[in-house]
Amino acid sequence: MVNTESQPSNFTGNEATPAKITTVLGAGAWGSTLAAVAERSDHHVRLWSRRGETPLESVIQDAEILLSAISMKGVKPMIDRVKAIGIPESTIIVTATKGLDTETAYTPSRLWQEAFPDHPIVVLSGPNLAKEIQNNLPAATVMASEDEAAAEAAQEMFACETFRVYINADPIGTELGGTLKNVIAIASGVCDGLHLGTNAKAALLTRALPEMIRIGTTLGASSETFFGLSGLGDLLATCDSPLSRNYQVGYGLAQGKTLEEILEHLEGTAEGVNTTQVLVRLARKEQIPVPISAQVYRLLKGKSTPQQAVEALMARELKAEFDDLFDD
Ligand SMILES: NC(=O)C1=CN([C@@H]2O[C@H](COP(=O)(O)OP(=O)(O)OC[C@H]3O[C@@H](n4cnc5c(N)ncnc54)[C@H](O)[C@@H]3O)[C@@H](O)[C@H]2O)C=CC1
Ligand SMILES: O=C(CO)COP(=O)(O)O
Repeated sequence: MVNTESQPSNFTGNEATPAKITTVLGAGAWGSTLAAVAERSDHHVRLWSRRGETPLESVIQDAEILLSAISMKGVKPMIDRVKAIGIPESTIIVTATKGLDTETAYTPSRLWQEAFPDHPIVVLSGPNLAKEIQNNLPAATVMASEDEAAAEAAQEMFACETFRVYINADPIGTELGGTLKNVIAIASGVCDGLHLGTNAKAALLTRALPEMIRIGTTLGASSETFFGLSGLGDLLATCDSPLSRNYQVGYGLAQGKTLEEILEHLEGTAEGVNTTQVLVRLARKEQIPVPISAQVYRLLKGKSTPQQAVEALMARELKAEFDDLFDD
């Protein structure tokens, strides 16, 4: 059973067998899918929507796991509301948002952690196109936390026959993999929209990975994490699927549509649009080379055409494939 924004009544699953209580905040595509996944594992699940009638305080105070699947723009307001109500220190907070805060460039997990310093925080991220999971197709994901017991509790809560959940101890790397690949998914949509071929796509995704790693490691992530499900895995899924909203943005731009036209007809949120602005600002400040993201930025700002962006990437100064190739 999947609740959607257009059917805002909050549902409660498995009333008769209250194992552990999970409350999912945000009944958009991802929140409603995750609530349905947790239900498959026979847990007691509540899906809360700001458009529903259930008061927030009635669903968060006794939840063992509080999962936020709110789009980035709503994360800070949501944190303020939860903080004002208060939750027990034992509540595990899981964040499934893939974005960066415009003002601070913080990831959602950092925002949650600063507001709830004594709570275990877990990041959920992986190659997880909601529509496929809704259709019961097999998928895998990662629950990452510095608190191993919390990651295991979240793993147990969401794992089922069709949803395989791994844990890891690098929440920031796990979160940034899922966030930064949205920018590359826009570039990938452009690549396919311009029919540049398989070689171009392979080159784009392969060169995108070190770009993501450069940003990630500057922010404290482990480079290894980017070769896992939440990095390379999500890059492959999102950059090769018309189901991805970020990919759709790039594809539309390649067809000559304006960003405004694309966003007007887009179903749901394309976080990559905002993430690109935040990422490029951060890269400039830290002097991190991000050639692909910089071209996506120019494209979104209307400063170059898709064709010009491709030409600019191909015309870059020739260099060694790996920065440290001729060191020593
Ligand atoms: N749809 C997908 O396949 C996946 C999405 N994600 C991530 O999950 C997040 C949500 O994505 P979707 O569900 O697809 O987006 P969506 O646009 O379908 O839903 C966003 C949800 O956030 C809620 N929201 C926004 N501002 C709010 C506020 N101030 N207070 C309370 N609720 C607020 C909306 O009401 C809605 O329920 C994004 O960061 C996205 O990158 C992650 C993995 C898969
Ligand atoms: O993060 C996702 C898949 O893992 C969803 O991608 P989009 O937000 O581009 O639809």
